Formats: sequence, structure tokens, C-alpha cells
Amino acid sequence: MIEVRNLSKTYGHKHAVRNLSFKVNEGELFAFLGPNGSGKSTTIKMLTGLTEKSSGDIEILGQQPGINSVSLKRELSFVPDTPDIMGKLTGKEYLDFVASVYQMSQENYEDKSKELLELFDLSGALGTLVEEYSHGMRQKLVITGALMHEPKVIFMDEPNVGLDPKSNRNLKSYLKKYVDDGNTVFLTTHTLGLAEEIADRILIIYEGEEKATGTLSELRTKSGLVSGSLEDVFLALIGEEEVNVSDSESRDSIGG
Ligand SMILES: Nc1ncnc2c1ncn2[C@@H]1O[C@H](COP(=O)(O)OP(=O)(O)OP(=O)(O)O)[C@@H](O)[C@H]1O
Repeated sequence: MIEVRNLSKTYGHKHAVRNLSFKVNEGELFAFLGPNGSGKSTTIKMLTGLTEKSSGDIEILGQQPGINSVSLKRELSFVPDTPDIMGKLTGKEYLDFVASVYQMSQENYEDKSKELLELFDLSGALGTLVEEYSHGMRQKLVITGALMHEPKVIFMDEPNVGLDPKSNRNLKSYLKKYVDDGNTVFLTTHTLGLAEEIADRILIIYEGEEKATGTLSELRTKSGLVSGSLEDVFLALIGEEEVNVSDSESRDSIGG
């Protein structure tokens, strides 16, 4: 579904992404994890054709993403890390717009949007201007818009940020079923519990370079940990040491 070979991106002298190679299979939920500034959003933007790559190859469904790849874009969706949508539209107008871009039939649009709006408790807010939505409501509207045309591949950049517990749970169940039906999800998140719960495979990127890729159990082996959560494995792989809060507090309290 997704194949990336030696992908790199530089901004001036800054190497945001360096020589990244990986494959994501059909029916797989792939979590792309890394600390702040490690290159996750840059990678997603290159995969979705929103940012030019500096070098390397990308194939999605056998095609190269880019400004003119309309047939490919029909099969994809992207949930960006901030739900910046036109505030002067109502929720309904926004979804009407997205449905028209994807040329959805009226019947399909009504069925799918109803299902998703109910899933996210958003049906009652459809007539409200988006500028009056909370952050979480905007996020859910963007996710609804991204899922309703049933793309084969969906890219999600921190989709769970701002979601309440029920919406979060419903999103997880939806995505699990979505990949079970043969679709593919490429997801970034800092919520390692989410990735641990739903990801089939995980890639950890650090300072623009791949640190490790595999199932949680394969990553445990690579990190040298016999057991442990994804958080333990992640921190071990990127070589971060835990900050002992009580130690630093006691240093502060004695002025150290
Ligand atoms: N438009 C840009 N111009 C210059 N540098 C950029 C630009 N976008 C990103 N960068 C740099 O590229 C690096 C990777 O940024 P990116 O946004 O991909 O990180 P990220 O892993 O998504 O971070 P976060 O977890 O904080 O969202 C960072 O050092 C960032 O400062």
C-alpha cells in the first residue's frame, strides 16, 4: 500500500528526514512515532503530496503522490495535526464541501456522514458555525470528513488530540475495524498507549532517521527489554533517561 525508499527532506541546512525506508501493507495499522521535531509531520506531508521531498521514492497504491495525482488522492485522506477549517462554514457546509470534492453520491454521503456523526456525538452541532466549535469538535469534524468517502489509505497526524474518552474509544474501534476490512492507516501519535493498543507495526523515528521498525514484541527485542510497555521500549530505543521528579523537586526545595 505504501512503499518509501531513501526518503529525505531538508529545509535549508536542516535535515528534517534522512534516508527513511519502510513499507506498510494492506490491512495494516502502522504507527509512526518519535519525539517532538523528529520528522513525523514532514514525512506525512511528503507522503500526502503536501510537501516536496528532497530525494527518495514514494509509492502509494503503486502511484507517486504529487500535485497532479488526482486519481490517487481520491483513494487517500489526511487528518492534519491541527483542525484548521473554515470557521465561517457550518459543520454541515464543511461536510457538503468535502463530499462534493470527493464526488460522493448523495445517498452514500448521507449514510456515511450519519454513521460517523453519531459515532462522534456531533449530529446536534451540524448547523453551528465551525468557529463556535471546541477544538475536540473541530477535530471530530475533520476526522468525519476524512473517513466518510472510505479512503483505502488514511494518514492521521495525532488524531486523538483533544478527543474526549468516549470519542477516543470510538475512534479506536472504528480504525481497528477499518483496517480489518482491508484498508490501511498510517498514524502518528504521542499517546503511546494508543499505539500499543491498536498498531500492528510501529516505526520509531529519531532526529529524522529510523531507529527501529516492527511489532511491539520485535521492538522489545531490539531494545533489549524482555517485557515493558511501548513507552519503556520507546524511551530505551531513543536513549532517553527517565527524569526522577521527586529528585528534582527535592533539589529545588534545597535550592540545588
Ligand atoms: N517549514 C519548515 N521550515 C523549516 N524547518 C521545518 C519546517 N517544518 C519542519 N521543520 C523542521 O523539521 C524538523 C521536523 O519537524 P516535524 O514537524 O516533521 O516534526 P514532528 O516529528 O512532526 O514534531 P511534533 O511531534 O512536535 O509534531 C524540525 O526540526 C522542524 O523544526
